[in-house]
Amino acid sequence: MAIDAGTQEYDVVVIGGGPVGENAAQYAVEGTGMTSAIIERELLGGECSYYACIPSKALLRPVTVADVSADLRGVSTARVKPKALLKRRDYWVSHYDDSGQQSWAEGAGIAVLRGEGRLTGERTIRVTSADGDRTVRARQAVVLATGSAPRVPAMYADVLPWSSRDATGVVEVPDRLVIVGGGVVACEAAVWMTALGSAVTVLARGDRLLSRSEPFASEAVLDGLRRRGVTVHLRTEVDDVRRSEPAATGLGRVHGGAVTLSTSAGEVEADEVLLAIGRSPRLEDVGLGSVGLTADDVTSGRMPDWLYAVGDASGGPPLTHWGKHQARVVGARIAASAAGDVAWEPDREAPVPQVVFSDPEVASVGLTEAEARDDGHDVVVSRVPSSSASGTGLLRDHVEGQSQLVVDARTRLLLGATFVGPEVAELVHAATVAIVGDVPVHVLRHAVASYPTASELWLRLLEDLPRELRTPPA
Ligand SMILES: Cc1cc2nc3c(=O)[nH]c(=O)nc-3n(C[C@H](O)[C@H](O)[C@H](O)COP(=O)(O)OP(=O)(O)OC[C@H]3O[C@@H](n4cnc5c(N)ncnc54)[C@H](O)[C@@H]3O)c2cc1C
Ligand SMILES: NC(=O)c1ccc[n+]([C@@H]2O[C@H](COP(=O)([O-])OP(=O)(O)OC[C@H]3O[C@@H](n4cnc5c(N)ncnc54)[C@H](O)[C@@H]3O)[C@@H](O)[C@H]2O)c1
Repeated sequence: MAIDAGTQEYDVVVIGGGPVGENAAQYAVEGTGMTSAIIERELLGGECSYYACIPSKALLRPVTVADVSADLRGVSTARVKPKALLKRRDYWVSHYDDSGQQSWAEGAGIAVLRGEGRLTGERTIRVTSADGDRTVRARQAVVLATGSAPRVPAMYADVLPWSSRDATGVVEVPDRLVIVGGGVVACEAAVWMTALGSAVTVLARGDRLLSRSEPFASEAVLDGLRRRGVTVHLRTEVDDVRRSEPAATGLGRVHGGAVTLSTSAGEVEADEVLLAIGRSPRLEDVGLGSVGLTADDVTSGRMPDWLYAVGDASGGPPLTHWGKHQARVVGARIAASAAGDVAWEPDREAPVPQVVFSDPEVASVGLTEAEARDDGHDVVVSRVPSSSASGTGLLRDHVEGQSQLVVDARTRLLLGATFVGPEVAELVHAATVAIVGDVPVHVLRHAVASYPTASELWLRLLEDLPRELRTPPA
């Protein structure tokens, strides 16, 4: 193809500068002498840094600390101060200013091209911005890292519901907030919005919250949310939604008058409705047709050798750490291929960990018990109260929740683990290491945890397994 004088060339061009695109641009060229560019149309750092992971966790941590202080003899009870909490969020999203990320990219030698990127042919991208259009060409590879967009069924479009962006960017706290959906966003947002003063109602159409988690984890979160005053309706479908005077008032502000939802559990009225019913890879407007591809081709991995998709855009688990892992793998593949080499990779994909920072926390990795049985494993399960180690028991006066290991009885390898309770987020990485490293449970018993730390819960779990699993298979 002829390159016009205005065309810029880089070895690797990444469309989308979220955490995943940033990692791909970095790992593909690091130590190689190649060049890379990121095309970003909004804020460098993406959804995660400004509208998702970071603001939600910045809002949740003080709520957790207040909860701990309310259940710990020896300290006075801390209270959440809504204004100060929102200021903390503003600090953590850098007041929606991405100059820090821009400096990081420049420091890493990555060019940042502001504008909307769209494929126009093989290895060629049109970048459109207020300053005009330009063409960028990739000598080696193009990486799609355009993230995902929240699902908004047509029925909701006219009432201008809140998306998770409004919930994490909350400025005006609605007196009554209805959350539609029973997944991760719903279970986390219900906690911080209640702490800010909203009366929260969750409408979930399934028969439990967090339907991809172990049922005992779903139960614990249902109890936890109800205990803090959240109304939860399970098995509830929304048939219709109306709003008086919808208004595009801006991020985190109430978007108009009262909202009325007709549901299978009756009419529900609120001041705002947060739609949290999942997200779809953002692949509609990236010019896939120009290279003969569809979104389905991308999410099922049917792509030419110069094109890659990572992060939420890939259709894989929509989690920052998973996307960043994909970016490291793809980055190594691109770098190796440019050198006429093949990158080393383990022979199977890593298990996906996830922490839901709700009340209580749920941290899990690998297969649930049901998934392991469906996969045909001969499954052994150990489950203990999360309070059963001194280190976990000391965390609060009342430690709720249970924790579980799912083990293959034949190989004695860990297939999955779920921890439910206070501060369990840090317990799950040991399970990830054990799965990735193929450490059988009889060996894992010899990984001694310090007394009295929360990690001793591992010993309780391993001792709860049948005694014959304490030695290698005969
Ligand atoms: C409320 C909430 C909380 C979350 N909390 C967590 C958490 O605690 N832990 C966790 O692991 N995950 C969490 N997630 C999921 C996490 O946010 C995503 O998995 C992560 O942001 C995906 O990163 P990404 O780089 O693939 O996409 P994104 O972060 O969405 O970034 C994509 C970027 O591409 C840009 N872009 C899109 N199209 C174009 C185009 N055509 N041209 C130029 N630029 C474009 C966008 O502007 C954006 O900056 C949360 C999600 C939500 C909604
Ligand atoms: N701590 C974290 O890691 C974290 C936090 C927030 C979000 N996330 C990521 O963001 C993604 C999006 O979160 P989410 O909560 O929007 O999605 P989700 O997939 O976790 O949950 C979606 C919920 O909406 C329900 N639903 C789906 N379609 C519906 C419809 N038409 N009407 C009513 N209900 C419907 C589902 O039954 C489910 O309860 C998650 O998959 C998660 O990976 C991660």
